[in-house]
Amino acid sequence: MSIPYNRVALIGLGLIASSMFWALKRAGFQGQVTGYARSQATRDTARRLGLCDHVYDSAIDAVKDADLVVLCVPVGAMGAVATEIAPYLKPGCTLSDVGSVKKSVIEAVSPHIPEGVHFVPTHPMAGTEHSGPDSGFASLFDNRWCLIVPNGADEDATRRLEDFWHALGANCERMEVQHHDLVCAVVSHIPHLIAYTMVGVADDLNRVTDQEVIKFSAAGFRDFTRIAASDPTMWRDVFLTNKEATLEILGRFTEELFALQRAIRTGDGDQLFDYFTRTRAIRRGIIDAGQDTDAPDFGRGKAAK
Ligand SMILES: NC(=O)c1ccc[n+]([C@@H]2O[C@H](COP(=O)([O-])OP(=O)(O)OC[C@H]3O[C@@H](n4cnc5c(N)ncnc54)[C@H](O)[C@@H]3O)[C@@H](O)[C@H]2O)c1
Ligand SMILES: O=C(O)C(=O)C[C@]1(C(=O)O)C=C[C@@H](O)C=C1
Repeated sequence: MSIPYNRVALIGLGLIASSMFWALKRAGFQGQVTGYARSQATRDTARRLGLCDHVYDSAIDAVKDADLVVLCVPVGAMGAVATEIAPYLKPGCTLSDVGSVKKSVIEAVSPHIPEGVHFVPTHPMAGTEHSGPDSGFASLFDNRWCLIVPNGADEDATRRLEDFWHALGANCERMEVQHHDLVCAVVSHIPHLIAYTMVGVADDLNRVTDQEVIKFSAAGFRDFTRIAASDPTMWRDVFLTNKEATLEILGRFTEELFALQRAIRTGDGDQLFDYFTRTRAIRRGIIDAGQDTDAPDFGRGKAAK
């Protein structure tokens, strides 16, 4: 699969950018990858790891002459970074982002895009609870969806970006902005909020804290703790910027929760059984579709570098 760019700039060198870099290397990318991260410590780590062909001390230097610039910073930082680099983007280049929320990123970034630069937002539906430049691995995007939200962008630029993501191992699906934010509230944002809450509740209960959480937790609670270990900055920004959709889904979630609470109180076993049967079928459907992510080294798989 050929990659339709000569020079790719990654801004924000964390899990997603470092995985993109290793996936580009694995795909045999012959062009240049430049990078920038805000903190000196991250830039030093990136250089030590050999992340990017050149790590710059300024975002402006990193994006000059790039054919594709990908913003890989927390959602709340996208607007400020776009403002800074916009005047230095090469005419005709593609600017993209990997943010977990799309409406707020588009609103924050679009006003700064110069004429002739194609802004094509994306969102790879792949990640782990780890963050930072040393957390990435080449196979992160394999067989995962990358949602493309063209929002009226140029068709050729959009197709080139889809080819790029295919080369990184992902499957692409186009989506409308509001729909994206609602779908992600359901499949990603609220599940994270529930995991954060469940771990917080366990921590509040003295009886199950400390050794007991570790000693007696089997797979179920451990899965919650894995998710609840995700980056606080990233997830704070997700909830602050996807307010409408997350509140909508949270409302529906609490309604269902109250219905189940009532079934437990009234001893309505049929309702509980039917509900759990329905949800089990959903899990089995995911596995049958080949989208189970429980690979043995998921989240730790550096071997693929
Ligand atoms: N982690 C996931 O599971 C996942 C999955 C898909 C998309 N995303 C999205 O990808 C983006 C990056 O996430 P990540 O998991 O790679 O995060 P990360 O924390 O691993 O990396 C983020 C990087 O951005 C840098 N940064 C933060 N603020 C900055 C600023 N103002 N200017 C420049 N650099 C800045 C950080 O120093 C860090 O290097 C986020 O928008 C997130 O919503 C994350
Ligand atoms: O697998 C995980 O650990 C993730 O949290 C990845 C995950 C998700 O919720 O599926 C998290 C945020 C993203 O924007 C996309 C993917």
